Amino acid sequence: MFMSLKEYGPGLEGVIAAETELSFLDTEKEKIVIRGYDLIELSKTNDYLDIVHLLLEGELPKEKEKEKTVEKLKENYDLPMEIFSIMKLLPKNTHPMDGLRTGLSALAGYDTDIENRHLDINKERGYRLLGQLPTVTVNAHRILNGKEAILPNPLLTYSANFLYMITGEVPEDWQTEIFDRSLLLYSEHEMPNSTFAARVIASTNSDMYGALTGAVASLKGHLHGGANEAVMYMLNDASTVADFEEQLYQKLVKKEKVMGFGHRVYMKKMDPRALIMKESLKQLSEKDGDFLLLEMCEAGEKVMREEKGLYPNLDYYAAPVYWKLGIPIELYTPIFFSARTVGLAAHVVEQHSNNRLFRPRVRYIGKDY
Ligand SMILES: CC(=O)SCCNC(=O)CCNC(=O)[C@H](O)C(C)(C)COP(=O)(O)OP(=O)(O)OC[C@H]1O[C@@H](n2cnc3c(N)ncnc32)[C@H](O)[C@@H]1OP(=O)(O)O
Ligand SMILES: O=C([O-])CC(=O)C(=O)O
Repeated sequence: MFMSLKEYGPGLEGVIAAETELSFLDTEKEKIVIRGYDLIELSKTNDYLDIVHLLLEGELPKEKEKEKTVEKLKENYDLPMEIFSIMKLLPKNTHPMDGLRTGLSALAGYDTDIENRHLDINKERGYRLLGQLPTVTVNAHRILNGKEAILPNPLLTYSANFLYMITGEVPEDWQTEIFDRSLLLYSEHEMPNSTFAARVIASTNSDMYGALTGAVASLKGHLHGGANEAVMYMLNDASTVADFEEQLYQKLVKKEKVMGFGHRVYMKKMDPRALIMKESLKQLSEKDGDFLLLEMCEAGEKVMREEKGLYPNLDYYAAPVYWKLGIPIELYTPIFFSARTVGLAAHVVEQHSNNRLFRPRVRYIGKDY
């Protein structure tokens, strides 16, 4: 079937770019569908590693399968030490997201079977990257800040270890639970720009490392994953609720985009993931007795709803949650990427399993010829 070359919407809005069994944003039923399950419901009963299994294997894990997933990820924690040496060569003003991009890209050279696109090999590659990515992510930040690399602690759960490497302290169970839920919410989201980028790259039969490296670059942008860091800088620029409201009004007067609001798919409703993350912020505020960030965020929601009819996306509430967990701001987007690695790997596996090269056309608006 061939579409008319005249049909064009800037930003490919509404265009169906791929068929997938992985996920779908059903805006009518208000569900984020992940292989037939509702992600929001899963966030109440399941953890990140369940979603990892669901995405890569097609179903939720039984107890024994879960144990196997846990072990498989731990077996893959080891990282070639040269990755740290490469990071040490980067200029110190490199953003950790670029450090992560470089580290991930360098891992390609250590894959001795890199040209093999067989389904099982590709899935194993996905698990290996999931095992390695938290260490790459955290150390990109540590090394660029002149600190020694930190190694994973295999005695901890996947998410507890990730948080331990970030803060240097073994987290309490409730902290791990909140962090794990954030990873789950970030795990997969249909066809955002980064997933599209990964699938476009994979469609040339290029490898998973290249596809994911391209996705890091995409996710870094403020219109996408980079928004979570931008939200926290914005919140930190205000010291009272009134300050924050004023900041937002000023941005709107100047016709600036307010980070953490709006979404191509949920333009007229709140991102359902943001609601869950807001609950985590409430939980954290009750724990430390400090409600200022929550009050600022709620006031911001009201301003944006009344002035622009816009609602928060996941990044708006992820930012203050990560702040209260003691996570450095420059790690917010790299953590988003690390969590999304499973979704991206599953998309690359799917693309390689049933591939056709992406090669769209343009509407020519140049000089006459
Ligand atoms: C997890 C994620 O990656 S979620 C996305 C994270 N990104 C952000 O939070 C960045 C801020 N948000 C935005 O820039 C946008 O809402 C996007 C990029 C997410 C979606 O963009 P699009 O679907 O292309 O919408 P577009 O940018 O065309 O906006 C439509 C209208 O809403 C306005 N608008 C959209 N988002 C915002 C915003 N955050 N602040 C102010 N105005 C906005 C636009 O100015 C535009 O208004 P106009 O028609 O008067 O010019
Ligand atoms: O779906 C999108 O366009 C962006 C997003 O929310 C995500 O990647 O989680």
